[in-house]
Amino acid sequence: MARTTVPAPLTTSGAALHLVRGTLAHSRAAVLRLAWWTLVSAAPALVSGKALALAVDEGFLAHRPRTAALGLAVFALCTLGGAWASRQTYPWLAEIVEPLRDRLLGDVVTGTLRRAVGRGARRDGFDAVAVAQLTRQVEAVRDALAGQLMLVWQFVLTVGAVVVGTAFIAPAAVPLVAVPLVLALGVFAVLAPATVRRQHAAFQAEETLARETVAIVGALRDIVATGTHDRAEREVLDAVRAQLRASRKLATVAAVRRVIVALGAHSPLLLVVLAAPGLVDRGMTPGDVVGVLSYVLSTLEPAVRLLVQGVGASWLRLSVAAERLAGAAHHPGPPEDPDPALRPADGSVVLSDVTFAYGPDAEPVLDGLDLSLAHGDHLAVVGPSGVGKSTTADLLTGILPPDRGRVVLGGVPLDRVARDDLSRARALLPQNPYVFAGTVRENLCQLAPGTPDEVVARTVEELGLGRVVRRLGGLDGLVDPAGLSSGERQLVALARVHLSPAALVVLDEATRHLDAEAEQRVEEAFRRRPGTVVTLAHRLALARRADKVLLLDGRRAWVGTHDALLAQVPFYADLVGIWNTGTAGPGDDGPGAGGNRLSSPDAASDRSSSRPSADRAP
Ligand SMILES: Nc1ncnc2c1ncn2[C@@H]1O[C@H](COP(=O)(O)OP(=O)(O)OP(=O)(O)O)[C@@H](O)[C@H]1O
Repeated sequence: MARTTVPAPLTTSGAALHLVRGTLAHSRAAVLRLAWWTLVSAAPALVSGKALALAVDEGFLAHRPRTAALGLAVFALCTLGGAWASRQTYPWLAEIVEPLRDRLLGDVVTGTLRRAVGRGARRDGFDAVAVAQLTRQVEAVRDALAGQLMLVWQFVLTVGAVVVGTAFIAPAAVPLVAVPLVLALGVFAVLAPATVRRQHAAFQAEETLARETVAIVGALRDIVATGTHDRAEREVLDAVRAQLRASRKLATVAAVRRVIVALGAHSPLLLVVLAAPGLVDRGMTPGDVVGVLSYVLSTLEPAVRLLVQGVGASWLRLSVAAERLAGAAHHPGPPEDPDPALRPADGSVVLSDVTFAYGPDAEPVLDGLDLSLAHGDHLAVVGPSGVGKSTTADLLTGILPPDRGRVVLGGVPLDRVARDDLSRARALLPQNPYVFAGTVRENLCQLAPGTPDEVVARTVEELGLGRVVRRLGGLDGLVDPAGLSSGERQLVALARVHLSPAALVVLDEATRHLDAEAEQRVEEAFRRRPGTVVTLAHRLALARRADKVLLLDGRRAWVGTHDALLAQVPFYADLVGIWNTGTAGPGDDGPGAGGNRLSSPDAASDRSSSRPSADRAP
């Protein structure tokens, strides 16, 4: 059953700590400015309690409404001043987190590109979806980090302001505020690792459940077919129960948080109220009591609540996103390849047990094909139309990877040859080649730039292309692809491949539009050129002149010389009989029409029905 694997669990907040430390170290100046403006934003809180105390004592209780109004106005100004100073912190916060975001994005894209390259770009492309998801993680890191910085700084400074303010107006009340606060912070610190662990566990259980569900839905057909629904159901239910357990544990964390807020912020309020008569007896004014209560209510309580509830949640987001980014961004690139890419030594070819089908449920086009060609061999591939000749050409040149078996070129399996080396080592020329608008030289030397003109000229004459090149105005003449006949375009492409360094040349009916004489000239030119040539033959003459013939009938394959196949394989003899009587195959519209085409559909009726295999005729 096809199942996705569950990745390793998230275990630590190390990545987040590393990120926070690195970011602060990177932006020291901005961190100092942020600290300064946070301090300024906390300063009005320091004065606000005293202003309220004055408004009560010197204003309301002394029946002086103006003084009361003045005290209240100072209180309001303090609040406004605090808001303005808070506003000044944001640009510096951005100075810290925005460069971090840019850095992370750069790392993530580089890491993802490296991974794509590491997969050799053989089948998978650049993972754009992964980059989009990681980009969202980067945004999450930026937001969570900004939240953490603000929360922690503001907490430290506003709580500092509350303690100093209380000490300023009512020193006797300081222990009533500070002791429970310190206790609450102690409990918070002690429980923090367990809290973060439980949050991670709940998050992870949720992800596991989602992954299990997706995997089972994806494999539903398989599960029904194999009758394993009981097991699949058990797996999903286990994941549901695990998530339930994790959520319950997380709920206790939420309850503990409430207790910490009650201890750190609500108990000082209660203590001050209860101790108020005694404090007044010891010389504190009612205004001072109101001032201390205002510190606790309007400044301390929100700060403690935000710290205890906010830090936990945003630290979780930060640590999860940071861990994922650490994995993506610092991808070391392609793993050290134990068996690095190799260059084919020559044009020898070995196919071992090569099997290929166009899709998992399709009949294989080739099944267990074995073939061996020495460097310099000329092979003709023949068989009825649709039997798999072009597919063989694609497998030989590494355009298609085999489903089973392997193709070795010049001693190196094709999947071990680097893409650039492969383009140099082999050339596949199709029936309708690409000729582009450019000079004749550019067209001819496309696969071998810088080839000396005399070499080009020799090839041009050898292939019988001289007349065409002269008509176009020599090597510097311009090619208009539409102004060339199909045969002329084929000759240009054949000359291009002839000039290339490819040790293996595969011609997929690449001379179909040439007459028999021109075709023979081309063939002779390729015989003089060092290297292996595989021709998908459409004429009897091509098969007769080849060193070896690979005969495909859709079920079996035979390899041998033309004469040996003729003598020993009735199917080949039938095929040759059809050519000799001049029966033409489909698409037989070239200049050589009537020249004994090999791809006759009639021959298919003579297919052998024995098990697919590669038979060898002597
Ligand atoms: N891209 C493809 N997807 C699915 N099936 C394909 C694909 N290309 C080829 N086939 C099928 O694979 C089989 C072999 O095709 P292939 O082109 O290799 O035969 P061929 O012998 O070269 O034919 P022809 O002589 O007509 O060019 C045929 O049945 C064809 O329909």
